[in-house]
Amino acid sequence: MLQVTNISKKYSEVEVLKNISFDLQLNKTLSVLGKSGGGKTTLLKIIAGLSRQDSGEIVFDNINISNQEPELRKVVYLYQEPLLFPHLTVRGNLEFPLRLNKTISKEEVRRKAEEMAEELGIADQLDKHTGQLSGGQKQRVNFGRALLASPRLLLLDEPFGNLDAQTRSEMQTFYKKIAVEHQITSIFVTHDLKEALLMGDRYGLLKKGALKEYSSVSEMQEDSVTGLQNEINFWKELESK
Ligand SMILES: Nc1ncnc2c1ncn2[C@@H]1O[C@H](COP(=O)(O)OP(=O)(O)OP(=O)(O)O)[C@@H](O)[C@H]1O
Repeated sequence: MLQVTNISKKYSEVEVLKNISFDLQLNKTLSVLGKSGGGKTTLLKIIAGLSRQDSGEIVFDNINISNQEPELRKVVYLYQEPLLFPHLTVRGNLEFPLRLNKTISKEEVRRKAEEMAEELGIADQLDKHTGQLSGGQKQRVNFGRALLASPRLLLLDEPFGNLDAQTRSEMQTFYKKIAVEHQITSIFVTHDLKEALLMGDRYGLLKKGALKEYSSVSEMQEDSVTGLQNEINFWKELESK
């Protein structure tokens, strides 16, 4: 469905991405693990069309979108800080993408937004303004609004990075559930090893601008640079203390 081939990007002579290539299949999530400053956001922005690659190609549903404007790409980019419309209620935010589609009646817009709020567990928050919500609730609205836009691809840039540990864990479980239900295809970037393992069907490590792919957790464990074996050793040692 998505083929990224030899994407490179420099910022003033510093090579942030070096010949990045990978394929992503329908209904799958690729987790990309990488340290801060490793180029994760740059990669997502290039795929979303918000930044331009120096070289390389992006093919999406057999169409070369390498130079296509972002609004034509059917891709939604979600950032860790939910960019909700502050002047609208939760209902207004959820209804927004549906209203852009003039073929959907007002009643249907309302019904779909309410169904989504129910699914997100925020049906009782519909009439609140977004400034009155907790971080986790805001991120739920953000997901709901993105899903109602029916994107072909979701790009998730540390979406739970600003949440406390417990809410983050709840959101990870919640995301796994909606990813299956809505058959989401996504790229999930994070600097958190556990989150990368939980969210992905496949895994990538972005290090010094190069992406290395792993098709299973055991492959990641075998490669010491991922840090997975170290993490496992740490917990084992703790257990035997
Ligand atoms: N517009 C820009 N102009 C110049 N340099 C940039 C620009 N955007 C990013 N960079 C640099 O490119 C490198 C990669 O940044 P990027 O935001 O992609 O990393 P990241 O892996 O997403 O980091 P983080 O996890 O901290 O968000 C960094 O060194 C950053 O300073």
